[in-house]
Amino acid sequence: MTESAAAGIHPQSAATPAPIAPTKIKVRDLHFYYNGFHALKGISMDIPEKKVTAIIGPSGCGKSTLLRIFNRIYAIYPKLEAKGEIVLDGENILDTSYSMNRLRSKVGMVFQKPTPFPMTIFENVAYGIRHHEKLSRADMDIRVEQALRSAALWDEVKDKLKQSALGLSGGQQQRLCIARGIALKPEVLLLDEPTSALDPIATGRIEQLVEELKNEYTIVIVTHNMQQAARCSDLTAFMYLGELIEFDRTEQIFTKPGKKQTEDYITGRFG
Ligand SMILES: Nc1ncnc2c1ncn2[C@@H]1O[C@H](COP(=O)(O)OP(=O)(O)OP(=O)(O)O)[C@@H](O)[C@H]1O
Repeated sequence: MTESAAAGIHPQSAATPAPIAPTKIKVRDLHFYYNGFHALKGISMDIPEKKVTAIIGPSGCGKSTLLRIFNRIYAIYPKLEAKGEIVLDGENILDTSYSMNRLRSKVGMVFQKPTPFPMTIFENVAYGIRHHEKLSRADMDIRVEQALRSAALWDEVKDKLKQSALGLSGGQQQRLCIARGIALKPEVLLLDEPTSALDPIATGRIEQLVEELKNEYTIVIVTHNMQQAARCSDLTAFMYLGELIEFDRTEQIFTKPGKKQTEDYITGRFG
């Protein structure tokens, strides 16, 4: 028996929950179509709770498409269709009866480019909370502070909460976006290439933050940066042309991948 099979991880079938943690999101035979174009082909995987799962693969392989289905962003566009199941805590989120509001409160997302709102730093965090909850002024102050602390930004902004968020550096803006996501107390945090627009120091800060946040959140991160996947994830999924080629412990993927395509990609032979 291979080490992975012993660990309960079955690449491609992934029907058995990986025992490194209970399964938070169970993906089963997921297909996705952009106006008829078949972008995801029968993806099945178990994403473990309070761990970091990285999705890697060459440009156009479907990483962002997969990530975005986890909070059903596609549902706002016509002619996009998902088939299969994504079971979050026992319920299929692709089911139209699963409310968007509920999904957004459970699954937060941070995009590639920092996207602060043109508002004060405080309001950037408070804005989303107001949509979901009615808090007193004092409770809101506490919530905003907690979120900024969790995103490792509080010390840098505590004296300028009333200033525009657009005056922050790129790395600070990205941490503000993470604070905005955390403020809604989600259970899952989706990060779509969160450091691609940042310098190495700001990137290091975000990676350190991911390491800290995984104690509380299930994190799925799409990255082009293989060192980043190797540094900050527990499991890695390698995708190619809309298929999940291999899904295993990160250490295994980077030291002893099971498939030649994975090896070719991580050694830089293609992609
Ligand atoms: N809105 C869209 N309409 C039609 N096709 C799309 C759309 N968005 C993505 N695609 C196609 O779906 C496939 C997967 O795209 P996706 O953006 O998920 O790839 P990716 O792996 O995240 O790529 P990258 O690393 O370049 O961001 C690609 O072939 C892409 O051209």
